[in-house]
Amino acid sequence: MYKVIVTDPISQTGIHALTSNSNFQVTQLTDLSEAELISQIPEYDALIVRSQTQVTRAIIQAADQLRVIARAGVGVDNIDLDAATEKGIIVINAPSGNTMAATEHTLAMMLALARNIPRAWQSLNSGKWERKLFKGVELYQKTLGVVGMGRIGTEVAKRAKGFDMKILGYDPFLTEDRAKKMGIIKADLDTIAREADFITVHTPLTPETHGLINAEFLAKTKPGVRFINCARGGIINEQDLVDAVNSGHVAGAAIDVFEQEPPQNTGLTQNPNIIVTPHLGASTAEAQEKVAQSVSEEIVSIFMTGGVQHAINLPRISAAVQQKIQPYLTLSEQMAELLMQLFKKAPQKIKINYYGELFLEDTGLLTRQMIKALLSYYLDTSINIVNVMQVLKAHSLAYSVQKNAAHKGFTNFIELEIIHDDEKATIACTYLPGFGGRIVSINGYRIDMEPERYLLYISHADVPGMIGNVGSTLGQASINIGSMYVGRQTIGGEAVMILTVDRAVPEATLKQIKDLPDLHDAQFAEIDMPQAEK
Ligand SMILES: NC(=O)C1=CN([C@@H]2O[C@H](COP(=O)(O)OP(=O)(O)OC[C@H]3O[C@@H](n4cnc5c(N)ncnc54)[C@H](O)[C@@H]3O)[C@@H](O)[C@H]2O)C=CC1
Ligand SMILES: O=C(O)C(=O)COP(=O)(O)O
Repeated sequence: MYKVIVTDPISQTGIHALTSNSNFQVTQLTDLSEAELISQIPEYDALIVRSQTQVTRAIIQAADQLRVIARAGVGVDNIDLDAATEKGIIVINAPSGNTMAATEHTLAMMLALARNIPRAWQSLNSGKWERKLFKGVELYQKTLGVVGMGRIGTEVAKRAKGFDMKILGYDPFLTEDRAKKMGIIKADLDTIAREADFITVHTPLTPETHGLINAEFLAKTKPGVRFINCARGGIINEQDLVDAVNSGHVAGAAIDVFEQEPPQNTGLTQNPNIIVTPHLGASTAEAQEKVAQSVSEEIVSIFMTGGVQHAINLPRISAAVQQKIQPYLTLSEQMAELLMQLFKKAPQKIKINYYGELFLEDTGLLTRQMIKALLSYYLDTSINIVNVMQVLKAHSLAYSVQKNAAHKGFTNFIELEIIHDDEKATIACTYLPGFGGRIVSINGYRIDMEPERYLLYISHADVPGMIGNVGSTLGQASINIGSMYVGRQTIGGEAVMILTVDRAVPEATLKQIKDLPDLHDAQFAEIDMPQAEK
């Protein structure tokens, strides 16, 4: 049973995937202090938050069981990502569930700002009829600067075009070609400052975007410009904005997000020319259901099959790529586990080669999976695919990954080599649709072996009677042989025998096998099998 704690308000329909699954137990506890969450967190396997819970290093350090932190939304600036990665905790988000909600809120804010709707409502609500006071401006034929042309920025731009606005887009990833296709103009920040009548920001909050819009930028803007921030507090420096509004240079601003939430700066929240909402960008019934559903389904997938789709601290892979590499995830891990048990030396160098169809795929996750399996043999078990590259670096281990379109006799083929001083060991696998995964070579011997839990790897002289001797020794110990693969380098030379057996081979039986004449070495290996196959 996996225990999930939800610490911010979340859609109940959205988390059905978790609440209806008997493998999960969901607890909802909102408004916890840091100390309260620190005391609760050790017993949980997954944590779901929105923007309110600050997932600090102290909380993460106390989280002994935690495997996943899920953000039911986009921004993960409330989560200490470094601490999570170091601890091997996967951080996921729900990147697209609230795009439309945030987009529409941005447009609502821009229109409300242009037409003074909040103040006009307040005035009429208090019994006044002040039509002259609230003359607004039109969006029609005005210039809108969009800083950050990701999911939300793009959708805002599309809709603003419907108002016949001229759009200037700024984003390091925006190409001329994409801008042209969208009917917008690719611009730099200075151009936006000089030309825009409205400026809306849609970047994440990062050290680079923190204070991106500051006094220096504001000084370059057109008098009468209006700002909208439905992304993150701090992208626009709050005090610089208040000063520019109070000086009359900036006509107004619409702010949904604050550097500190709830906000303390009354210059911002009680300013007649600044309209504010309490971080409502994602607060629609539809968005909340979608983000909760997205993270819930992904948590189920992570715990039940290992499938991760929206990890922030893992290589990004699309659902299509995930589907393609899925068959290799367990296979490559089993292969690395087996190799390590046969080699029994800490790898100094790791070489991974991908051949055939995998040449085109993003194999980062497979690489991590194999390196994790190799390193876990000697290092402690808290290594996982999230922190494995940090562990590799910390131990100054070299690794290389090569890809080759050549097929090597199989449509796809993964080869793993580990090196320690002058010694090396290699293993390779393939996946045959309809048949499953196969280990196809060990240390240069060609085999065709379906991975099984218990294995014996025997090296011996190529002389008659070896198979019979090993078989009868195992038989005397009541150990049934499932399959056997033999290979040799030359007739009468060095040979290997790989057997899958139905149960673990005890030390005493292994010693009897090792004592057989002409037998050079025998090693027993046990690899982890997915639950259903155990
Ligand atoms: N108010 C609310 O309730 C909500 C706020 N958000 C916030 O909106 C923001 C954007 O979300 P999405 O569009 O979904 O993210 P996204 O990841 O699709 O887009 C962000 C874009 O910002 C760009 N960017 C990064 N650094 C930049 C820089 N220095 N200058 C210009 N562009 C830069 C990136 O290249 C990317 O295209 C996030 O901060 C998110 O947290 C999202 C949903 C709801
Ligand atoms: O998704 C985001 O980045 C948001 O800012 C939404 O925040 P919320 O989930 O409403 O607390």
